[in-house]
Amino acid sequence: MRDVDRVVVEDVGLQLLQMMENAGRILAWHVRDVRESDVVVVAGNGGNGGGGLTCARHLANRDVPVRVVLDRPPEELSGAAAHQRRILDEMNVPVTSGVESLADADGRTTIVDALIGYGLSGNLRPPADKYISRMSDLFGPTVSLDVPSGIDATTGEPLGEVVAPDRTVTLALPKTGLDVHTGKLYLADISIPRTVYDRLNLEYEPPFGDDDWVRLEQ
Ligand SMILES: NC(=O)C1=CN([C@@H]2O[C@H](COP(=O)(O)OP(=O)(O)OC[C@H]3O[C@@H](n4cnc5c(N)ncnc54)[C@H](O)[C@@H]3O)[C@@H](O)[C@H]2O)[C@H](O)CC1
Ligand SMILES: [K+]
Repeated sequence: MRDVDRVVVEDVGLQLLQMMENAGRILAWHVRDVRESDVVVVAGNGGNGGGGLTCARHLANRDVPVRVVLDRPPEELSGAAAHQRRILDEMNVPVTSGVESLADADGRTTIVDALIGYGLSGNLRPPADKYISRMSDLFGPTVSLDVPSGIDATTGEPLGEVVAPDRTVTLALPKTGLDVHTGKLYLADISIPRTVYDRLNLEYEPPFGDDDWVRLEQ
């Protein structure tokens, strides 16, 4: 997946934000499909968090009550995540940080797990572990973006606490480490052109048909 990301951006010219927009929009559809009441997006500072923040925008655009809880102070975000957060500020979507912001999530609150995706490196460090254990304590529906936070996307190894979602929306290709508890697993089309797979000599048959995502059976 890292090679696909490199070729698509550096050689083909698709920008990260374009793929992130597709990820966030499709994730928002899945969140609307499971949600019972309010939604809290738990986001980190990488591409995974950026996808979660994009999802929050799409939910707010559909009048879904949504707020964002970051794993760090909002001013410490960088890159695409900072970009997405600035838009949410303009929209008056609440963005806070600190695990205590999750205290008032109740048994019906839907949690969007956009803390860490395939960028998890090394054993889970604080404060991510606290966010993951709080998410695990909640009884409302949980939807993970790309991989359940806390698992190594390649090996499936838990590198500390792990999120146990009801649904996982993974992007472009199923990661080998998804042979773990993911809940219902969906593969989302984030618009990676076929030439990218050809350039990497990967055998690839687009699995999406007429749809923007497909259900994967494990
Ligand atoms: N083309 C695509 O597939 C796209 C994927 N997207 C999403 O981007 C992530 C990968 O993004 P990346 O920036 O490489 O990393 P992550 O967001 O997964 O992780 C960084 C995040 O995690 C924190 N972190 C890392 N290691 C640890 C640790 N040991 N302990 C605690 N915290 C850790 C770090 O601080 C950052 O906050 C991919 O999974 C997709 O979801 C794009 O959205 C669209 C294109
Ligand atoms: K995640």
